[in-house]
Amino acid sequence: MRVGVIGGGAVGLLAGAYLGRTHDVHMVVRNEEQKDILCREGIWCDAFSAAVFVEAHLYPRLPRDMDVWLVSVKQYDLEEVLSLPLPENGKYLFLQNGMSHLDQLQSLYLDTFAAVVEHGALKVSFNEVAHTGKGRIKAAPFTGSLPDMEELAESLHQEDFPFLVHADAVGMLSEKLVVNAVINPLTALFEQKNRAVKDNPYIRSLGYRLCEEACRTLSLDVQHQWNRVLAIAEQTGGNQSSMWKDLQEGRRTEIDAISGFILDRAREDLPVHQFIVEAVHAMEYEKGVIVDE
Ligand SMILES: NC(=O)C1=CN([C@@H]2O[C@H](COP(=O)(O)OP(=O)(O)OC[C@H]3O[C@@H](n4cnc5c(N)ncnc54)[C@H](OP(=O)(O)O)[C@@H]3O)[C@@H](O)[C@H]2O)C=CC1
Ligand SMILES: CC(C)(CO)C(=O)C(=O)O
Repeated sequence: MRVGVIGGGAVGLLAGAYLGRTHDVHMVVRNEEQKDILCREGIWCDAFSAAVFVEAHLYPRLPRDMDVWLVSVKQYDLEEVLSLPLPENGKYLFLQNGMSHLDQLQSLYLDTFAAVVEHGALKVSFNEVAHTGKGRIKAAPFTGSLPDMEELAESLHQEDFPFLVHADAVGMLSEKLVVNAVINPLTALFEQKNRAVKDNPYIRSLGYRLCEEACRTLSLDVQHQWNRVLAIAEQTGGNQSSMWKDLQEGRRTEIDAISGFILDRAREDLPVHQFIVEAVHAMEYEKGVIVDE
């Protein structure tokens, strides 16, 4: 298949490397130096002993006739990508954490699919990626159809890079949203690895309150979701969450697409979420990532 990947960050490079072994992968990046090195040297992933060769293009030049597009930019960069006249022939799989993209996808004329990435990936350089946690990509139809999703997943699935079909995009993303709304901001603010959400009694107590607020808003069972949060905090215990990593590297976080989305949907005050969103923005401000509005 011809696979387009928009965004050569951690997830884009990881997907490009795994899929590039058997598919014709085209990376779309916004930095000329990155485009050149990808074309010249391919992608180096620590899971393989050799580079995986791909083609690369400079945004906004999109290659034609892709069977599928994997969109792997951060939530806050989606609006710009979606403002392009995106080719209509092809399926679009969105790999973002958070849920604020769904409203934007609803109004598109494209066949869209949503995914939850359970892998851990770290961009090491323009063309090097570390696969820090082996997982799966769960994908569900959004404006696209379930049969198309099944066909797509079957084509993309590899034993060491599994794709799993889920029927309900909103349900699937909501459950991941709760995990990210609890683990990401707390680990970022307290500069702790994910395990702290389970092991530190004070962080755990804050985590439970975040989980409760999120579940009330999303109509999910609190105890079930809390058990999932604790299990993921344990499974990924040694990881730095993406939000902590973003702050550490002076990048903007996805707090608005995660906790901000929950606040937007809430029918009541959510004091812990309100605090947490402002606290993360305060950290972004200190890092010079956002300026006062
Ligand atoms: N990393 C992980 O382990 C996981 C990530 N996710 C989710 O996946 C999504 C992507 O995350 P991740 O890969 O880590 O993020 P990164 O910041 O590493 O990568 C995003 C990439 O998108 C690029 N980009 C932004 N705008 C454009 C554009 N207009 N054209 C081309 N490229 C563009 C950025 O370019 P530039 O480098 O020039 O800024 C950057 O390389 C996020 O929503 C994240 O929450 C989910 C689970 C795990
Ligand atoms: C599940 C978790 C918390 C793993 O680190 C994650 O998705 C993230 O860091 O963004």
